[in-house]
Amino acid sequence: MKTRGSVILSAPGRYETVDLELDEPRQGEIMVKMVATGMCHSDDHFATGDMHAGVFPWLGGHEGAGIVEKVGPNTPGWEVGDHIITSFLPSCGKCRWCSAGMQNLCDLGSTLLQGARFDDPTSYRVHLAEDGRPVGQMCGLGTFAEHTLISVDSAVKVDKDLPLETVCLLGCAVGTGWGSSVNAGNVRAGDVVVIFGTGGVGMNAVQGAHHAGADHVIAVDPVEFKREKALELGATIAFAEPWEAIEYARSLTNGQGADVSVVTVGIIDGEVIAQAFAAIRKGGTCVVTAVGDMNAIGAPIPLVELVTYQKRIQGTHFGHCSPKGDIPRQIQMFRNGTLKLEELITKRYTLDQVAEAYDDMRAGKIIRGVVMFD
Ligand SMILES: NC(=O)C1=CN([C@@H]2O[C@H](COP(=O)(O)OP(=O)(O)OC[C@H]3O[C@@H](n4cnc5c(N)ncnc54)[C@H](O)[C@@H]3O)[C@@H](O)[C@H]2O)C=CC1
Ligand SMILES: N[C@@H](CCC(=O)N[C@@H](CSC=O)C(=O)NCC(=O)O)C(=O)O
Repeated sequence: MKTRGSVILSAPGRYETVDLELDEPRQGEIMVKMVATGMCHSDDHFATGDMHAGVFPWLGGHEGAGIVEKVGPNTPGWEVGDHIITSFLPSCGKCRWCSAGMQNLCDLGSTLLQGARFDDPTSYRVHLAEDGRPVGQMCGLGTFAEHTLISVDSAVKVDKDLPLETVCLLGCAVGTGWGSSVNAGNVRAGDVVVIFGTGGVGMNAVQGAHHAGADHVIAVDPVEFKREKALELGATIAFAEPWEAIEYARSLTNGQGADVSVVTVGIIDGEVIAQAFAAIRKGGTCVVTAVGDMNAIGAPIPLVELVTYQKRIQGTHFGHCSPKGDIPRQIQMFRNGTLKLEELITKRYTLDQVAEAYDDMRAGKIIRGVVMFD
């Protein structure tokens, strides 16, 4: 079927709306009419070229919510009309990692940057209407489109009364940030925590640290309105400069440093990781969530602190969350009013405004932007 989506044709490049042709769903696939999709910095990394798409054109977007319009043959458990949230990491439910409760490490997630089917890296389900060229789908999803074709392993079914234009954020930003504090950082009651970067992901790291009972949640972001929002969502103090946060954490801990630091800045470099590592005490944990050019970033870490101080660096994908278990849990927290979602959305956009929305993100004007479909 024909649809429209926002793609990058080469990198560095800008998102633009084009006409697309979607295959019919096969076994284990659903066609989804998108209702809304959040705009994550990761999709911008593909446009700037920091992260490398396996194929161009590249259909962006992975933090979506929508309604199932078609179900592939022999695909039990799925019906037309089901409401879903897309998960940027699939979970097959069968591999070693899924079986051990670590769905974020599911083996299907190892080929997502190809933009093809998980089971066949040469098979594409989306094509350019103009000339039939294969189009890569970000994380096997491509939610910057009016319709997209995805695996059921990348979808989480949700209740029909939920506002899809808000809960779409559960597809990435929320679990990634919240889980960075709660799961990867193992924040505990009474802790001192420093969050570097309070954008869409970092704001959820603030919420997570607050929910876990940290006494001090120290937010760092150069943008003033984001610091103010962080204070509303659980931060106890906010600074523009990393060194101010580091000094403050030490002042609270007899010179030792924070228990946990979390790095969620949008444009990552080794210096930020080194600052976050310097911020923690002996035996503390520095969680690195931000991504970028994974081959280019090296962090100057003093070996003595790593070894003799037993300080840890912990990377995390989706905040160590298991999509099919943690998204329903986070929905419950949203319903209870514990987890704030609408408060994270600064502005809503149309499909044709994706590039403009990323200009706004880079200019520091938005915490999360959401694209709305008709
Ligand atoms: N590991 C994972 O599973 C995932 C990683 N990511 C990555 O996480 C990062 C953050 O994503 P978003 O929140 O969507 O981006 P964002 O652009 O909304 O937020 C980044 C924030 O960092 C702030 N910032 C920039 N430089 C800073 C500095 N030196 N110190 C403190 N703050 C600084 C910005 O003002 C902004 O508020 C991106 O690199 C993204 O690709 C996103 C989702 C999943
Ligand atoms: N590791 C997978 C790709 C999964 C992926 O695309 N993860 C992104 C963030 S997507 C959501 O924000 C990421 O961490 N990319 C860095 C990377 O180099 O993987 C794969 O290899 O296909």
